[in-house]
Amino acid sequence: MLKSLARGTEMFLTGPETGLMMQPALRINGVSHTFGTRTALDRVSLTVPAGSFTALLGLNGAGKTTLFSLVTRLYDSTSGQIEVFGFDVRREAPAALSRLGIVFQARTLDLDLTVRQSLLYHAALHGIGRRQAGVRAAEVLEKFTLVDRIDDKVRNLSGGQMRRLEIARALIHNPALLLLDEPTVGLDVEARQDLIGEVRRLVAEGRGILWATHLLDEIQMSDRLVVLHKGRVLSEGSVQEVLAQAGSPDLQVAFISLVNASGTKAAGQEAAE
Ligand SMILES: Nc1ncnc2c1ncn2[C@@H]1O[C@H](COP(=O)(O)OP(=O)(O)OP(=O)(O)O)[C@@H](O)[C@H]1O
Repeated sequence: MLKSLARGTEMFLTGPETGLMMQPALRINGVSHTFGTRTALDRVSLTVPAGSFTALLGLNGAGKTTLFSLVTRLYDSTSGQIEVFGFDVRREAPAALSRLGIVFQARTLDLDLTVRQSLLYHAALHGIGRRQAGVRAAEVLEKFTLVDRIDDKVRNLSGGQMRRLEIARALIHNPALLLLDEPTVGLDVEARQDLIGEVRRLVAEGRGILWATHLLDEIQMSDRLVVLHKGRVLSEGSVQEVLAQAGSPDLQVAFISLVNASGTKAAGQEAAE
């Protein structure tokens, strides 16, 4: 499952570093964030175990993107603690950030580059030498069935192919944790199914996945689930545990029940009042 192939003096990794797997891929403890008077996250704690598919389920405005921005240090977290494989994102930023890949909700591709150029450029940003970058690019394109598009301009890809390229690019430095913020937005049913299947296969390689979504049908019974609502974690655990906490075997009913039970002022409401 976790393989490393030694070729001459170079090491090419096809799965994440094995030594990391004792630590959770992501541990968030007591993190809050405000925009002016608006509280976007209120003492959020959650864990993404190494090698797990963890769904972060929340409606619009739940705080999913804000959380991703804090993990990737786009925003600075001033309260609580965020660790990637035990490395604190503030105090040990290079060690933490080099072990995570991110796909943001909004597309961030340069349409004038070719697929190959996109990948090699990002590999260079991560300090990966040209030869190893070529090997990694071939690997990630294979995983996301884009090999035959390698010399096409990004602007000529379909929406689903662009998304797959973004994920391939996020894996170019072989991170053991991948964060995806509502990656299926704008994709048709078939492209959605293909994408989620390809990402689930990354779990089998030992990667931890945090998949933010508001779509219940993207969650499987074998997943870990975190329910985020108006900046607060309402439930966390296996899907079975979340259903048991909510008292319903149906995920939609359980979700609504958790939201209703969260009752009074959730984060973000204060400013609206
Ligand atoms: N830059 C900002 N300035 C002010 N408020 C913001 C900013 N970014 C987010 N917010 C607010 O913070 C809260 C959480 O927003 P966030 O975008 O993190 O939620 P989300 O779960 O990602 O929602 P969506 O699914 O719609 O993307 C919302 O109330 C939002 O209006």
